Amino acid sequence: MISQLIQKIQKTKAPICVGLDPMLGYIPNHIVQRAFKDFGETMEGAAEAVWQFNKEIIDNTYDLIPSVKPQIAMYEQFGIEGLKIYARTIEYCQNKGLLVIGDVKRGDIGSTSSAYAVGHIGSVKVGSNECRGFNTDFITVNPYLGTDGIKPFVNVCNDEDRGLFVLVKTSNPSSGEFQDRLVDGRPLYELVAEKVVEWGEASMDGDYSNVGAVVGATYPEMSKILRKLMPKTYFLVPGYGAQGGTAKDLMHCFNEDGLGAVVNSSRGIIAAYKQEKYAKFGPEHFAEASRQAVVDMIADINSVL
Ligand SMILES: O=c1ccn([C@@H]2O[C@H](COP(=O)(O)O)[C@@H](O)[C@H]2O)c(=O)[nH]1
Repeated sequence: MISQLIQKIQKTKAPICVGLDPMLGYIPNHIVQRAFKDFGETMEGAAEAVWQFNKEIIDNTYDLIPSVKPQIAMYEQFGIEGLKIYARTIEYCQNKGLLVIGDVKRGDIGSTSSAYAVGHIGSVKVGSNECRGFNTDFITVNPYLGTDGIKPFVNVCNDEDRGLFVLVKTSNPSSGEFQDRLVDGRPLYELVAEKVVEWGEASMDGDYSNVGAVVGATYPEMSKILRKLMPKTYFLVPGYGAQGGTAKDLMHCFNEDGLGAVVNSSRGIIAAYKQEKYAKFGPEHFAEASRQAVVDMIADINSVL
């Protein structure tokens, strides 16, 4: 699966994913009002607004990008109706030729991780049928429970040719509270990185492993160390844009071949029309503002590669 992502990155010259994190507050009023008129001020109404918003953004950006990253929390807040739109968004993106990284951050004891794995990247047996739940190409996973919590995901990846991104050094301000703690004289994120390499050894797909790592753009010095520790691990890099990460901060996430990382921006793209820089588009043309923000992001990142 990682080789497919690399091919799409090479074709588009865009090592990015668009984060589909649709909070209602980012959705222009004309879309929300139309959805409320049709479905009322209900979970269905909210979910319809999310769908219309996503669809317009995807339609206006899919030809420029290799991948998207829907954040499941933004859909879960609208209950079952939101999850239906999460599934519909995944299918729609894949039909447009995009790879989909489900940002679900799952991980539990082994038996429960197995169920999460089949639900998101595998298939579940229902009588004589093999049924797919969310059918994402990659998902994010949380390594806090250790090897038995991660192995079920790796096994499904290997069986189904899917991919993972394991949280190693996250982009948020408090990420150091646990992740930077010294264990036997070394920060915990380094030990997790070594485990990610080990977990991914039997999942090579070309030059890189299907078991990748989440490494925040907001900690460039750490990404430099992590790049060296994990030369064959693809990085999913959140934190660019709205969280303050810049192109310069991303340099160390990439290998010398210009590969090795896919950079996410969510609010910076989907809510671009709210930024002064893109205000001329206005809420009616929000998706064109997103397209311009994608063009600018690609140029910005390529300027440091
Ligand atoms: O370390 C992490 C891991 C995941 N995320 C997720 O990425 C996006 C970032 O959104 P922006 O609007 O571009 O800030 C969001 O879905 C986070 O949950 C992260 O930010 N950091």
